[in-house]
Amino acid sequence: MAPVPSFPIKVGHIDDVQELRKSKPATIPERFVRDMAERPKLAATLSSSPSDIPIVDLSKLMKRDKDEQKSEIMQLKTACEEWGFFQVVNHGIDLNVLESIEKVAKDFFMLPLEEKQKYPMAPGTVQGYGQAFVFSENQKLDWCNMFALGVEPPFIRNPKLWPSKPDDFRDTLEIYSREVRKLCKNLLKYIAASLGLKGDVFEEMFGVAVQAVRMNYYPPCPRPDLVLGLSPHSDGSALTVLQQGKDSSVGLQILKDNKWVSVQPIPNALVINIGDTIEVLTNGKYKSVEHRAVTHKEKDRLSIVTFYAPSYEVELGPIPELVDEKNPCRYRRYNHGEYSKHYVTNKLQGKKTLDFAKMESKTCA
Ligand SMILES: COC(=O)C(/C=C/C1=C(C)CCCC1(C)C)=C/O[C@H]1C=C(C)C(=O)O1
Ligand SMILES: O=C(O)CCC(=O)C(=O)O
Ligand SMILES: [Fe+2]
Repeated sequence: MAPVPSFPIKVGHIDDVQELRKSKPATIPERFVRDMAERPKLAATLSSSPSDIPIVDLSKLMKRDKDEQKSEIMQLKTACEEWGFFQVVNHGIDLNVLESIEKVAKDFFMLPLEEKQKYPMAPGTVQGYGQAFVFSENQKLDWCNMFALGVEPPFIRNPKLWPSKPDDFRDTLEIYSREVRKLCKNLLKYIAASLGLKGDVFEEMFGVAVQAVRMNYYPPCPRPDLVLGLSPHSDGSALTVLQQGKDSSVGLQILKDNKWVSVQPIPNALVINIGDTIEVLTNGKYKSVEHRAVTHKEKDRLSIVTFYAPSYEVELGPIPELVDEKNPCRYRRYNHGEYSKHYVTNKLQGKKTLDFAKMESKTCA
């Protein structure tokens, strides 16, 4: 079942933030100004310096030498248990591929508005150019332009939304997505091993995995203290792969021990995070962590994000091996298509979206 909303939506006028910046307004429009409690602390006043989220070396995970491999699997396990985020190095994706996707994404966002608007994200949907997750006129807006496309399996694609400019966009996205898909499969194998499970457990369970890409462009903002680039949320995917633009400002923040900490980009590394689906499958042993993006006064920022998730047909719930007396069942069984629909028909709301899967009684069905 494909995730589409089935209710009428009135979102009012949504300013395009790149155009807004060009017009240099004296004040930030009210719809972007966050309530006090939500406003970000600027880097200079953050209680902690940018975080050193764990680093995982894929080439070590793939080592034949079992001791070396084991120690990297332990590093992966700690990253998943304590952070829900890590940066992967030596991931095997050619630098040219990373550079090419960054170039076409940037080139796309730099096109005139009329060109980008040929691929509009209809209100309440998640594919195309615009702002996703806006469902009402009084909802606060993010200081971000998004361009999102379903990639795999082919039936989730909307070919009308694949842009003809820049002319190498489509081929570049195909190549990039193939490489990122391999990386996700590989990482899931080692994540399974880190849980003491068979390497192919996720692959077997997921069927033909759903894969989507979202490109986020955050123009500089004259008042970064008042707005958010992207509202706090956890990802609905199993795994998310995030590539940060080379000369971009630092902008990704994760909620660690109740504090927002910034993720310092490592050149050519990819940021990986655990999505809601892995939280459910591991019965909460590995949690999806809330994150957000903040903006910068002078610098822009680009991120290219891949969501990797099970097929819509898959019924899932906590893996029996991860449920016992000490770890009672925390989530019910559900259909992933239903969860996808629930996710894309609600605003980004921290971890609240995952309430969908929380158990009322204490026994797994
Ligand atoms: C703007 O889009 C998202 O943030 C998003 C949506 C992804 C999708 C598409 C762009 C096309 C159709 C499939 C899908 C819903 C995955 C986030 O994706 C998360 C949310 C869920 C659920 C998920 O699997 O990834
Ligand atoms: O731009 C970022 O760093 C965050 C992007 C993100 O969390 C998302 O697209 O889900
Ligand atoms: Fe995210």
